[in-house]
Amino acid sequence: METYNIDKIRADFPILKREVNGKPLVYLDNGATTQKPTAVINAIAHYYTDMNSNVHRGVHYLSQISTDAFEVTRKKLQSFINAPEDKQVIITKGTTDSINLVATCYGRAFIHAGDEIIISAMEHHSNIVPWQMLCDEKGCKIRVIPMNDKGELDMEAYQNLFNEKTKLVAVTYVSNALGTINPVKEMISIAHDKGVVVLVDAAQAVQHIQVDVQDLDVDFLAFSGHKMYGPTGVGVLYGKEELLNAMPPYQGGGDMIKEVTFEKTTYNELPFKFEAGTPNIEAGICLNEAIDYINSIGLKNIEAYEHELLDYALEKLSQIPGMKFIGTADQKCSVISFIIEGTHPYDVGVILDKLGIAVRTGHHCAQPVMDRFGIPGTIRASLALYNTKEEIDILVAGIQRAVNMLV
Ligand SMILES: Cc1ncc(COP(=O)(O)O)c(CN[C@@H](CS)C(=O)O)c1O
Repeated sequence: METYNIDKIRADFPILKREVNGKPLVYLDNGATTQKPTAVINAIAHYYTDMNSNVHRGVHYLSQISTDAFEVTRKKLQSFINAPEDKQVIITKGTTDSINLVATCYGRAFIHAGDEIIISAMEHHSNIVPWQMLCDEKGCKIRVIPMNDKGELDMEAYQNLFNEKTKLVAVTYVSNALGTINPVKEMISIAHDKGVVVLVDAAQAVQHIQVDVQDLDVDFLAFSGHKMYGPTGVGVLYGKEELLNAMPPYQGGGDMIKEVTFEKTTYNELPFKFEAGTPNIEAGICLNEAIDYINSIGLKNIEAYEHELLDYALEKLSQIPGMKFIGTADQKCSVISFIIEGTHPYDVGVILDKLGIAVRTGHHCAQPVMDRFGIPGTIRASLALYNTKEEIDILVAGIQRAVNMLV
């Protein structure tokens, strides 16, 4: 790993200087959203002070520079995930929006009564509920890939779930509740051998590991800008061109049309067919700065640094009496979920907050995961490129204080 200048990196994130409850902020809720570097913050101000205009429509200068900047992000996203063409990068509101787009547009057109959709036992609600809504509408059925006690998918069970009615697999790349990295490339290959398309939820992946959609040969891939150091309200749906072209849009309005008459409307080409109305322009433009920031450090360097930090955290946390990790997969990144015997996650989280330490407690929008492990929820610390071993030490000391107060 090239020299990882953590002090310079932390200086790039103004919020990390602040205090919470009179203590230095220790932000360990990056699975929920990441903090933003100065470059992203300044870009938002710059957009509104020097560029603001609507995109894809105006003939005037400001509209042109805003449109150009928005499309620069699309091209940057194309190379970030190694998509063949930028028209396969649909700009959405985020992962949830992207998955709902596929469930609605691909689902309505190509999944029918009696068909089956395979999802995994570790999915986020946004990769469960849209498929349930589709099945309620179309009479299709969801099959679930079980996982073992370590939080790893049962690949033999996965293979056995396929039958002639299977039409789609939807699986998370990295579990937001467990940190498990799933073997999605292998899962895609198995599905393709049976003629089944695959959507990968990459919300917890793109900021931690290199995601290459051509290497994966994935059919759809979804992620959010705010989890990769960019603004909220912007995300991506990547799709194979032939699939996106075959799917009808589900939102009608401006930009997604070629010609509108009261008799008939023809739709625009990709990507605009799926981008009705005014997008979150500033978020779309400023996501470019977030990608540049990640690339300036290098995903490989980020992956190596975060992995070293994760190993350090697991080793230190394991020394706390009563510690029980939830999610102990051999392949993990960023997320540490745990419970402490004799305490409730919420109580520990509240005490940590009083100490300036931000973690998440509860089911993390993954209630079936908690059911599978027979617990109401966990304490989740989720790491990012700016966290440090000193912060882990503060977390460990904070947990020990909480345990002394609660047990
Ligand atoms: C795996 C996974 N898939 C989809 C989503 C939804 O992302 P949106 O940007 O909200 O659309 C998330 C967001 N998980 C946050 C909020 S619940 C967490 O604290 O874990 C996710 O982790």
